[in-house]
Amino acid sequence: MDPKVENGAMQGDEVPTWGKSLPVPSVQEMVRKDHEFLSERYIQEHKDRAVATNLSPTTSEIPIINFSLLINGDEDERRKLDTACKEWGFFQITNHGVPEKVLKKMKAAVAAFYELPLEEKSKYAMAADDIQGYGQVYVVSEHQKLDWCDIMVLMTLPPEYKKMKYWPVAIPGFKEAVEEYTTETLKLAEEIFANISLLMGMDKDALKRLHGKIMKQAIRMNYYPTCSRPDLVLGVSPHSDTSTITLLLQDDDITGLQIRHREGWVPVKPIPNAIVANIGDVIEGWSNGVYKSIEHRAVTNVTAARMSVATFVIPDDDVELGPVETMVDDYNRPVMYKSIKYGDYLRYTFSKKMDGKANTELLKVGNESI
Ligand SMILES: O=C(O)CCC(=O)C(=O)O
Ligand SMILES: [Fe+2]
Repeated sequence: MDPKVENGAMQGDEVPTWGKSLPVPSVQEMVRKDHEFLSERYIQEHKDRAVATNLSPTTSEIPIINFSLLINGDEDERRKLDTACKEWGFFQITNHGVPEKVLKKMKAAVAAFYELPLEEKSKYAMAADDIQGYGQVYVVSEHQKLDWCDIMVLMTLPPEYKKMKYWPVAIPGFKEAVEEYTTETLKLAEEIFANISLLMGMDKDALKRLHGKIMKQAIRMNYYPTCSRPDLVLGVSPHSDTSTITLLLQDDDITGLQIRHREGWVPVKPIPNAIVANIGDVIEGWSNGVYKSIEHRAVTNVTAARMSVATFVIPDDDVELGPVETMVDDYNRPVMYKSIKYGDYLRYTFSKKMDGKANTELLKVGNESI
């Protein structure tokens, strides 16, 4: 690797930043001091609470894609992927080829970071004008409700976008674990893009090309402490991801993620060693709304803290979000999404509190603009 990059010489002005967020206290720390901790800022409005009554009445589970079939060109599996992206926007990937030891090391790196004392973690706190580092995002007002989680955000690709000042390099194996995981998830993402490109009627490299000059990745390491009243709070408020796709690594034995399906919320029960994938807002736009960037949230529980690692693949700032030609049909499916530049969209989303599908609504033709 370029030593300039390695020692962080490219940090700072050359690396764009897409937003900022107000500082918030660490939920992990408050719960560590007092297991019963709860305060008004975390208690959601009644309509937003994670009560069991709004769970999906069906016992359905999100689709499972067997990746080894997909890479061998299995047509049925590709059709399954098509249905998953249209009807669910989410799927679990098994046989994805990311070695188990890479997943384990990544999880261990996240766990090691959150085990550090607060004063150590605080060395990596987000700067006031940044959204990388340890802290929280989408906090734009002192009055808004807060999520029951702490997060750590790092740009991982391209290498020159890494801001090493946020990397807890003192944790043995942290950097190596994140880099190996990043390399593996990039391969996985590219293979998913190749399949979705074909499904969208394009050549297999089209989606990769559409990202622009550099395909970027950011990871968000989520830590959800236990909560004495999980019925009142949310780990992550409902949102859709602003990525092209997101790959999520979650604890094998704690269910926390829920996705919007039909009128209810469907819990995503972890499959050990599987990776959860979801379509982000960018592919929703490129596909003219055929593939859905589905609203999701995370809930907490009384007994066990949960960790997850979301890897967001994102395009260049000047890439436009309007539909590709193959997904437009003037009679049956006219252009439904505006050609807003990705960088403008991303910056807009970081200036707001997360609010379900509110952002993608603004991308639609006929609706007010960002
Ligand atoms: O922790 C989870 O399951 C979901 C996290 C998530 O939605 C995100 O980081 O964007
Ligand atoms: Fe998400």
